Amino acid sequence: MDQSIRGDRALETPMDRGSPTSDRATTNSPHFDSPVRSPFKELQIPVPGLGYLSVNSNDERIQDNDPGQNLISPEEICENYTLDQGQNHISPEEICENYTLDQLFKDDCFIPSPALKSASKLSFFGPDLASAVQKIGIKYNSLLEKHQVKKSEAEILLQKCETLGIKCLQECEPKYEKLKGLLAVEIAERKRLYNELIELRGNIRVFCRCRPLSTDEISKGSNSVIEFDSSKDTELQITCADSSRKLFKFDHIFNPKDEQETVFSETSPVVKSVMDGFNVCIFAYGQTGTGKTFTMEGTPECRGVNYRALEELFRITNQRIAFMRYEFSFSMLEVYNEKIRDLLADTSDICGRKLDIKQTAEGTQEIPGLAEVQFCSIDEVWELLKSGGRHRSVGSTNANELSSRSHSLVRVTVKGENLLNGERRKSFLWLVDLAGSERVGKIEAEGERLKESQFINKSLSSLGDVISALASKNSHIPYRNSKLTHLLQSSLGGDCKTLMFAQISPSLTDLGETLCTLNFASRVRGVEHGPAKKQSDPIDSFKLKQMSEKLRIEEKEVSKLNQSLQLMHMRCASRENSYRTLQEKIREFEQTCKKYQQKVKDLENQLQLAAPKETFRSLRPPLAPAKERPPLAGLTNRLPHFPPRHTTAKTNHQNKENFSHHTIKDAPGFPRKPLGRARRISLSPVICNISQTRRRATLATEIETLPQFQQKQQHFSHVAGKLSQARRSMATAACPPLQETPKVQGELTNRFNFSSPSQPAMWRTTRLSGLPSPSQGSQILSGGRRSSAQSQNKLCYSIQKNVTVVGSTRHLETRFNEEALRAKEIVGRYGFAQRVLNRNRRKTLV
Ligand SMILES: Nc1ncnc2c1ncn2[C@@H]1O[C@H](COP(=O)(O)OP(=O)(O)OP(=O)(O)O)[C@@H](O)[C@H]1O
Repeated sequence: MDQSIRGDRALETPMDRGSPTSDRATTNSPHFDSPVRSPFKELQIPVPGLGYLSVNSNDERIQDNDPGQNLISPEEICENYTLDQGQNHISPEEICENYTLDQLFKDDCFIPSPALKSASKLSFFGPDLASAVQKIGIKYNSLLEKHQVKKSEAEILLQKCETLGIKCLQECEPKYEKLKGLLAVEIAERKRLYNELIELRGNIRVFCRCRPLSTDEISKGSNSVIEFDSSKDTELQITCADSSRKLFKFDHIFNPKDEQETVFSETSPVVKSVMDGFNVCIFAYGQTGTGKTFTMEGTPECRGVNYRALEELFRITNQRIAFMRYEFSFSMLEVYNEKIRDLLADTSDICGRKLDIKQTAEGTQEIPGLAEVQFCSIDEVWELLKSGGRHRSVGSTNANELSSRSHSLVRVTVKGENLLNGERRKSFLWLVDLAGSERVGKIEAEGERLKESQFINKSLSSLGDVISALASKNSHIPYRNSKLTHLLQSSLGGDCKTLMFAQISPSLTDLGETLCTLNFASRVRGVEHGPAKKQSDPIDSFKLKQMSEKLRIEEKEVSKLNQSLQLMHMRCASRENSYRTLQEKIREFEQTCKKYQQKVKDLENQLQLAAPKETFRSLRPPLAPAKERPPLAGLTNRLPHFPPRHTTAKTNHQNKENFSHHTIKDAPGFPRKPLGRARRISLSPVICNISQTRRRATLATEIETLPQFQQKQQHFSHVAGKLSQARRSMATAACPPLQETPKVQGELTNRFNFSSPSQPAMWRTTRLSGLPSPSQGSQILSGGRRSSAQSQNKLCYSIQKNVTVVGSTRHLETRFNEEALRAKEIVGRYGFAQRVLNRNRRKTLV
């Protein structure tokens, strides 16, 4: 569009004017102060290639200001214009609805609508278009005003936000700083604890992995000499040639079925340490063809420790992204015939360039000239691993077709920066696939292979020496005896973490090598380093010895205490058990007693009903006048007392505590006032009647005829028999045989502490001997001997006691509650003692 022919601001491009929200839009955009006149004077509608539409302010009609040039092309107006086809005029309403001024001023806004296209010969000089443009102006003005209002509102809001933001920042900054500090402390603490955990597990960990029998071995009928116990993943047994068995223990044992993933899940905690700033070395050791390369490198389908470890580094990086920044670099080298080769160098350089180990100022080992590649993703590193692996020296032996003839070492340098406190760390992760230990004779090596084997064995033997020296805490560790140990110097001692995979073959033919590997691995497992290094000072070691002695003694004590505690627990449990059983029994016993009480009552009632009242009444002597009789205060809770033979009926009644009001009210001359309920289960009427009968026996023979008497006698014998039977059952129920614990039984028996007779044995005898047999009953009725009276007395007494027993179960419960509490208290005391001992021990250790 030709800008030069635009006469005023209405014709500026949107770029010139800016968007309606910009400042320029406010100043340069046409602003219609009056929606009718002034703006339209100046308004010109650009029609590219044709000219302009201008608005005449007087007649408000759109005119062709240059009709000779055919300025107007309806196609250029707007896509949204519609035309009143009948009059060939644009409807102003349509313009207002669909057309914005913004569109109007856009260069590319005049997209011809089909309607406009078809109306190419239209005249636009009608009043409709003028009013349409006018309305657009109005709409624009209102929009502009709204925009300005909104803009000023937005500005106010922005200001508010700014002030709020500043306020927030001021308020939150100290909090943020504080939280940052706390987080840093937490991170340090986590790191310390994690390291402690690794150290507790051992800074050198040894895993053993057994490969499956190869197809070749299976076809030769070879059997596995290694036994794995699925319940114990730290032990394996080997059946030797002489059928003897050897047991080996390691930190973890992987059987042939274990997958790469399982192997790495045990390895990952050690890998994690490198992210905390510790040097880590993971190496695979073992006979040729036992799966060292398989474990470390793996295959594309079953990736090994190398790939997974690097993946883990990225995983941890993402986890700690908020407060840590990590950088990784990767180097890959091999030690071949005691020469260091850079596996990432160009093929021509690999053999030609001589690399050597230099010690840095910080005491670490460096290899000047070794390629170090930075990587940011796992894919990059996988490519590096593959390319390095391709350059590795492999050769065919009769033990392994693709035997590694060198020690391959991957070094990952981890540089970490703590974003919270700016702390920086640098640590190394070494992933080492050692060449196979082998018997030169066995693999029938010769020439180059023999030379390789000799170098391999020499460096492996140096590794063994270093480990032995570390194990025996020698002051001198022969790291420099081989390139391998020299390179790994900073990762085979100090506070670094070392993980060894002892790779073994299950085949009988490899038994000798397997035993060698396992013995070597056991030696490595015995190495203590890390915190133990500090203890090399003789004074310290003396102190340590003393402490360990103390610890040993305390441990013994603790184990003793533990034992007694366990014993106490057991006792407590058994007591609680017996207590529960006894409670059960007491409950049962209570119920049975209630039942028998009821029965006794029933029997008493029966006895009363069946008693020959008439006879008794007639035989009973008349009562003395009321004044002469003693007051009823004589009623007590005491056991019934039988008067001597010469006592009169009057005094006899006075002394009875449980006599029935039946008897009294029936007695002639006795006041007919009821005496209230007896306070114990009343057998006294029975006793009273029986004793009276006994005392009046001689009279009875005089008054009654013999057949009548015999009939009554039989009836009484029957009732007395029932009573005695009830008593016996009650006695059995009341005192069931307590066989659970003899002690408890004794205690229980002793608890039945009655006023008389005091001894349980005596009481028991009394109960048994006191049972009136039917014959005794007849004796009683026939006014027999004195012993019969005593028996009745005992009978009454015994029932009362049994009834009293029911009331005394509370004592039993309380007693057992006390016992249980006492047992618990003792257990508590032992626990406390143990805690104190443990605390003292910890203090001593500190
Ligand atoms: N756990 C395993 N599961 C399946 N196959 C295994 C396992 N371990 C080893 N193998 C197989 O055994 C063969 C020898 O393994 P590898 O080459 O890893 O042994 P190596 O110890 O590295 O031998 P060298 O010391 O000669 O390099 C390979 O074919 C490998 O796939």
